[in-house]
Amino acid sequence: MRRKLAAGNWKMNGTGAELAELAALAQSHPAPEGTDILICPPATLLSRAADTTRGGPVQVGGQDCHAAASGAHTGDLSAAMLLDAGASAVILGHSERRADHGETDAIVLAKAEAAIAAGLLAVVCLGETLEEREAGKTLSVVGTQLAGSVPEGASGATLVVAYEPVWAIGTGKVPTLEQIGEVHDFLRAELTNRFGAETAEGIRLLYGGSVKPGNAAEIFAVSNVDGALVGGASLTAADFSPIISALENA
Ligand SMILES: O=C[C@H](O)COP(=O)(O)O
Repeated sequence: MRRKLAAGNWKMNGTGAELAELAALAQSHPAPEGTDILICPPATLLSRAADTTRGGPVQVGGQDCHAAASGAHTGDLSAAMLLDAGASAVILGHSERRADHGETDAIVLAKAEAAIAAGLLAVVCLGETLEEREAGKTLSVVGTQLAGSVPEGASGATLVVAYEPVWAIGTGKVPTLEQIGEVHDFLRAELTNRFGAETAEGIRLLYGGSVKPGNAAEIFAVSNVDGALVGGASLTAADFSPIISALENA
């Protein structure tokens, strides 16, 4: 049985004052049932966030890492550095990284390999644009991204896949439950083809894109949805806590 995962991506939001939200989350969910909680704050807060949450139910993670272990890469962070700062996971290949920093599947793959080798859980993101959906290419796009971004030898202990339709991120637009289910079922089948049923069954599939307290429960009831990667609604405990509760009750 897969553990569920409520993951929050703070993106480029948050300063020290917002660490109080982590403490509030931990207090509201001291022992989340069958559910892991992960918050990925900006790198500037990672170490303090880890201190704030240490020993409690909230794990912290990074939002990106470099594929190299160290070296002349100004502004970048290695997977080992994230681990050292207290991270247990890292988001990779988010569509904002793919768009803003030209990250290809090959780059995401190299980062995922580095993250897993360092001992981090790799949360690999993929998803289609509106144009691709309207052209009927959703499954081929996400299938290509999955094949190109997910390392050989991945398993549920090292990999989470997040399906985030680009057009649903931060827009308030959400795919229909049928559309979410179609993609998640497809991703599970693709993982099964590649890794075999036993391994594929252990890999968690998250949905991301305008998940809010008001729509979380219905999304979590969709087949093969094991949790969510939440942006805006993960910034405050008041918004994220009901999403975690909906997942616990799913
Ligand atoms: O990583 C999170 C996603 O991009 C979703 O963001 P959102 O919940 O603000 O739409």
